[in-house]
Amino acid sequence: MPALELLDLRVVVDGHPAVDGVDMVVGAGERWGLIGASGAGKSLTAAAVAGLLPPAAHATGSVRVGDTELVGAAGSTLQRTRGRAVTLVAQDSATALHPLVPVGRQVAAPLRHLHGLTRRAAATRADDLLAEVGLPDGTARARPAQLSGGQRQRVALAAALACDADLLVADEPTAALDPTVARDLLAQLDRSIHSALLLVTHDLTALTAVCEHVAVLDHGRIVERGPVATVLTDPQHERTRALVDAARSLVPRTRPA
Ligand SMILES: Nc1ncnc2c1ncn2[C@@H]1O[C@H](COP(=O)(O)OP(=O)(O)OP(=O)(O)O)[C@@H](O)[C@H]1O
Repeated sequence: MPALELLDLRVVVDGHPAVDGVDMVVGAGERWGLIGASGAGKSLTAAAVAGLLPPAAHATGSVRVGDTELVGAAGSTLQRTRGRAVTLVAQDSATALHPLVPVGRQVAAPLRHLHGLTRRAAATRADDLLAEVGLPDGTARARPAQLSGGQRQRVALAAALACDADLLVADEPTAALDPTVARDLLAQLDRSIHSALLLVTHDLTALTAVCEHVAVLDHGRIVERGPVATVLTDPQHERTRALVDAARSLVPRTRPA
């Protein structure tokens, strides 16, 4: 069974068709990137997959995560699916983490509530996960404000890994980080993830670091898809060419003598 199947997904926000008929299949364990210009509909697609569309958005079509249909699903179904079948790492984890709760307890929470671990077993596993994502001993006791942005994103990644869902959705997980910290976090993601992945990014370096496949979104529609190496070296659609050219143009300017 695929980890994710989108069939004619449409998302209308304030009367505007922001996602306009997306078909996509992510096989079990596959890593897909979703790229596109600002406003193309990437985040709304990711939110639909994670069962987290904003109230103003109305989705039609089909979003199947494992064997669960999310479009039109009851709140209880969405709640049961989140964490178990799909989990999200968002752009700004500071908003996802509770400011007053030590991060170890926040990583332990899904282990207790989704996987039924005892408090002690969950705390031990949370320590292991925090170490696995490269955080130093003792991080579990820290509150989010005591950590750097990069460390908080690692905590968010550890919490997502704790869910052990079949599909991880990561929406620009490195957008708020400086390039060195971002590169480390992507390397960590690459090492730690064993499930299927949908990575939303505008950063082609991030895409190539983690994903095997890519879909290009333009005005709410997928205009090109395929293996990352093929799409980036031989882009067929003008939107893909524009994204690739923009990334290539980041060459230092040399001053005329
Ligand atoms: N909560 C919302 N209310 C109203 N309009 C929204 C909302 N969320 C998104 N939109 C609109 O839907 C369109 C798609 O937005 P989306 O955030 O999915 O784009 P994106 O491709 O992720 O862009 P970016 O790369 O800039 O994050 C945009 O025109 C945006 O303004």
